[in-house]
Amino acid sequence: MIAFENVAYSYGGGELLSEISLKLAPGSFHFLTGPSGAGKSTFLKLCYAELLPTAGHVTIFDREVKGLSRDEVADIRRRIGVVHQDCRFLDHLPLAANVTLPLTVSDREVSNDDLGDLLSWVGLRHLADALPPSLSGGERQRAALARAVIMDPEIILADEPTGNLDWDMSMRLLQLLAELNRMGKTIVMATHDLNLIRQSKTMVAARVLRIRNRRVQLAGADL
Ligand SMILES: Nc1ncnc2c1ncn2[C@@H]1O[C@H](COP(=O)(O)OP(=O)(O)OP(=O)(O)O)[C@@H](O)[C@H]1O
Repeated sequence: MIAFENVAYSYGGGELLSEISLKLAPGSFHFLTGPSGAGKSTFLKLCYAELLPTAGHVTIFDREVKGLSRDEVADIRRRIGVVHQDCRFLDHLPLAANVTLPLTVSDREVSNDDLGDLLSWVGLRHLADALPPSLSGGERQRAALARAVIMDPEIILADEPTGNLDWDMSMRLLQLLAELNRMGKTIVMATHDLNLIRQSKTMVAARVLRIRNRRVQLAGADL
């Protein structure tokens, strides 16, 4: 689904990520871990062609991202749901309208039943009319997840979705991602929380990618 071949990325100084070669198979679940500033968000941005590699090749859905037109990148992005670290919303629009925004901008619609089901799934149906500033951190993250999945993407990339959440809410969010994975979605979740990764074993058969010394590698049992 996503393949990196000898990829490097630099924001202009030295290389932040180097010599990355890996494949994310359809239906896989990967955690992405590493210290703050290691390049987790950068790696995810390479996975949805927000950034282009400064060396090497990134292939998404069998398409090499370098050289794609803007429309082709947009096509790829429609098949990938992203939960951003800071989950921004339009504060003047109710939660339901924020969640359906990706459909609205691509001129598509969702039935009230389907939207209701989606909001129930993330436990936010009762807050459909609430404005984003009144939501808690956990509610915002679940709303961001609902917004990321409303286009029925094949891949979901979540950037520290549990960053500011307490343990119970982190587990709830992880459970939602595990359910999406069981439905066949390919998931990458960035987190620095090794406890959460250890705890996930009962929910999902996940592999762990670790960023260390600019490389992204599969972690072993020493995690
Ligand atoms: N647009 C940018 N221009 C220049 N440097 C950047 C840019 N974005 C990120 N960086 C730098 O690249 C490094 C990696 O950032 P990135 O956000 O990918 O790390 P991260 O592992 O996700 O960190 P965190 O866990 O703190 O979110 C950091 O040193 C950051 O300051």
